[in-house]
Parts: sequence; C-alpha cells; structure tokens
Amino acid sequence: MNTASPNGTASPNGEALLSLRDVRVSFPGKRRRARTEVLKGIDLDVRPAETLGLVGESGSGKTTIGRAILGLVPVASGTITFGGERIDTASAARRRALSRDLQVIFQDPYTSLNPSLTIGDTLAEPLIAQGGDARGTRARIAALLDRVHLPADAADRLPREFSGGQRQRIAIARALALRPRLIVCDEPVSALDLTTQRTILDLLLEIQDDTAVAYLFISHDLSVVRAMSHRVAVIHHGLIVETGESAQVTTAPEHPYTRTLLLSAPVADVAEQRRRRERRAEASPER
Ligand SMILES: Nc1ncnc2c1ncn2[C@@H]1O[C@H](COP(=O)(O)OP(=O)(O)OP(=O)(O)O)[C@@H](O)[C@H]1O
Repeated sequence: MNTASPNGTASPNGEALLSLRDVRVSFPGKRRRARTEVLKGIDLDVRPAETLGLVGESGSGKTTIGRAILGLVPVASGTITFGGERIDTASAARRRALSRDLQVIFQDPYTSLNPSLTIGDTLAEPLIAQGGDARGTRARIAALLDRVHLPADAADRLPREFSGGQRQRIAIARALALRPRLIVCDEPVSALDLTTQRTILDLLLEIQDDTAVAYLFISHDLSVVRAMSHRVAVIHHGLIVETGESAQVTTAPEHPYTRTLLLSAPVADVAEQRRRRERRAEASPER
C-alpha cells in the first residue's frame, strides 16, 4: 500500500533507506565522570523518497539524532544503517565518501555558509572534492542555482549579499550538489519569517518530486511537520513514543504525549485556541 503524500506523490513502502535500532547517545554530565543519556534507545526508519517528520519539544534529542546519523556525535550503542551499510562505525574516509548520498541542511542560514567564499565556490567545494572537472562543475553550479530559483550571477556573490531565505536556498543547493539519497533537514525554516518559510518548504517538496530524495525532517513545529511529512515520529525525552502516518499521528494520536504536543501547538485561530483551552481543562480538571 502506498501512503498519501503532502505533495501529491506516494510514499513507497518496503526496505528502509536509513534505519536506527536501539541507538543510545550520552554526553558528559555535570558531575565528574557522570554521563547524561540523551538518546535512550531510538528506533527509526526512513524509506527511499519519503519524508519522515521528527517532532518533539526543545531538548528532546532531535538534533542529536541528526548528528548521530551524520557521524558528528559518537553512538554509545545500537546501530545505524544506510543503504544496507552500517554507518555508525564508519571510518572518517568512508564518512567523506558517504557525504555523496547523505547530506544536511541546518537551521541557521547565517552561520551555515562560509562568509568568505562566493556562492560559486561554496557549491564547487563538494563537486571538486568528489573529483569533478572545471567545466562540469561550472555547469552543475548553474543547474543548482536554477534548481533553487536563484539567478546565475549569484555564483559570483558572497553570502552577506543574500537574505535569510536566499541563503537557505543556497544551503539547499549545496546539499543537492552530489545528488544525495537522503537529506537531514534540521529545523530548516525556523529561523525564517512565515512567508519565506512557505517558499522554502514548497521548494523542498518540489525537489523531492523531481529527485525522489528522502528527508528526515526535524522540527518542533507540528504544523510544519504535518505539511511536509508522509510519516511522523514523535520524540519525548530521548525516546520515540509514536510513529505513524502523518494524518493519523497529527489528528488522532495514540500516545498521551503526542496529544499534549498537539494541544500546545500554536494556532492563529482564536476559536480554535478557546476549544483547545477547554480540551486541556477537561484533560486535567485539577488545574
Ligand atoms: N555536545 C553536547 N554536550 C552536552 N550535552 C548536549 C550536547 N548536545 C546536546 N546536548 C544536550 O542533549 C539534549 C538534547 O539536545 P538536542 O539539541 O538534541 O535537542 P533538540 O530536541 O534538538 O532541541 P532543540 O529543538 O532546542 O534544538 C539537551 O539537553 C542538550 O543540552
């Protein structure tokens, strides 16, 4: 069975592209030699060409999952496999090779681009690192800028000449440079205003339609996750408490924490705010 998608395509079932099994990550704690376990046994699957939304409150461990997948924090136990290959134990050289297939877009477009490199050089870096020649690299940069709806002359300019939304387009172009199979999108629109958010989200959907790239879409914002994802996983205190089809998780959640998350999501509609207050009061009459 295929699942309905936010962008009209279907989410293919079957073999996962990325799998996390019982993944645990801990950091040094406040007391000497003590460690704080931040991920407490994460199980996750992202299928080819799908968007898995990962939602949870601040500090629940979302970014740490993304960083563990990218090899930026050590995994204490459990396994991460990508395309059938175990990657949590990959060497630095293998990691560099994996960056062809596994990419990331960070939250802050103001710090994620090197301020002293032109956009052309920023986009050329991964292409040259993977052995691209000068002519092919120039053509690919032009195609990437076109792909993210930026003019060709953007290649000669520096990041400071671009707005936050345009910088995020550049970060997306850089992530796409090597035609990855999966992009970890870590809060890719939360630093942007609402109108710009919509255009960046539309761009990500458009790119997925064209390229069948899979996204692990990390956000604290349930409405954004609902709009973007085929399936949604909910994280609470370092554990996945619920995973399911986006519509099901965001309208008829099974876990009490997901229900709380839904009721506390901000809404513009005043009548809906009132209804939620009433539902919250019913859910906890003692308050
Ligand atoms: N390098 C680190 N060293 C120590 N503690 C860390 C480190 N990275 C993250 N943490 C802690 O791990 C917990 C989870 O952090 P993480 O950034 O994964 O949460 P998050 O769900 O992405 O939150 P947010 O939405 O605020 O970014 C937090 O308590 C954080 O302080």
